[in-house]
Amino acid sequence: MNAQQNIAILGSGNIGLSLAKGLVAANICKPNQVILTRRNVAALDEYAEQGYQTTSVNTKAVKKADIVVLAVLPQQLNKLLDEIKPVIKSEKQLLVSVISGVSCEDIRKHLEVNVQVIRAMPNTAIAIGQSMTCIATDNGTQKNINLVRSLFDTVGVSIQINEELMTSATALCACGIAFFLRSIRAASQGGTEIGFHAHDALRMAAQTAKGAADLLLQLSSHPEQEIDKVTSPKGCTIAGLNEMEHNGFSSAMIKGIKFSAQKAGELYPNDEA
Ligand SMILES: NC(=O)C1=CN([C@@H]2O[C@H](COP(=O)(O)OP(=O)(O)OC[C@H]3O[C@@H](n4cnc5c(N)ncnc54)[C@H](O)[C@@H]3O)[C@@H](O)[C@H]2O)C=CC1
Ligand SMILES: O=C(O)[C@@H]1CCC=N1
Repeated sequence: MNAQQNIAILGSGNIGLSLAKGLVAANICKPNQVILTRRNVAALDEYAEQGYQTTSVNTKAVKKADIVVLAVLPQQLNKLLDEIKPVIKSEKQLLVSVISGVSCEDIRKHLEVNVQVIRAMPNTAIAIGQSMTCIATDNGTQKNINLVRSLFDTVGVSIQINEELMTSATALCACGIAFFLRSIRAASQGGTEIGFHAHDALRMAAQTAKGAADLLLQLSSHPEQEIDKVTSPKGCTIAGLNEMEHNGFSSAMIKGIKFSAQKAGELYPNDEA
């Protein structure tokens, strides 16, 4: 983004604010180039104090923006699109939607404007520059895809995928943050039961999980290859691992991800009352 460009984030909740913080922390833009909207604008006061533009009027934000990020819940989207429809100009704005289960075509159909729409599925680790973000579009130009990817690459890692796979990406990567966090939490609870204070157990479990992920990412190796190095014959690792598998560890994760992906595909339309 250049210094003249503005980005509007419509719906500044968990992911919208994580994105804003990530972009500013990565020096992609200054806080005053980010226009945050929320129905209850007072909830954004601390951001206004940091120099972000804040408003509850989405049309005002859209008019000033080159990139418009849609970041409301799926059931809040139709109302938002009705509101901004009069000010969306296909030749001016690029729409970026982080909303689960809503296609680029769904958005254009509702707006009745042939605007470019690019979908991005980040996760909350975007706030610390560690997101896994999947990008897809059905009509975005390569130039704009590159632009959106360059934004998300500064706050993590991005890949471009087919739009049909976006609900799967939601489950694996966006919801995935919660799945891995719950795994770490469970490990720490086990750690407390075998003798560590809760805060130590959590830190130890989190650093161990980070090490495991980095072994795969830095060495490009397969999990089983790394697991084989830990499991001594007749040892305690294989004993623990097999006990977990007897209790459905891998199966629970696989089934959860499949269920989550199915649910992601059913989120829209389901307008808020
Ligand atoms: N939370 C996450 O980790 C991720 C969420 N997403 C998607 O991002 C979207 C937002 O999710 P969250 O941030 O978790 O929800 P959230 O509920 O925290 O944020 C939505 C925000 O939009 C505001 N809002 C609703 N209608 C509005 C309107 N008309 N004008 C302005 N603001 C409005 C709400 O007050 C709320 O602050 C969802 O569609 C979700 O599927 C995508 C990837 C990850
Ligand atoms: O739970 C949800 O529906 C959203 C989408 C991905 C992460 N959070």
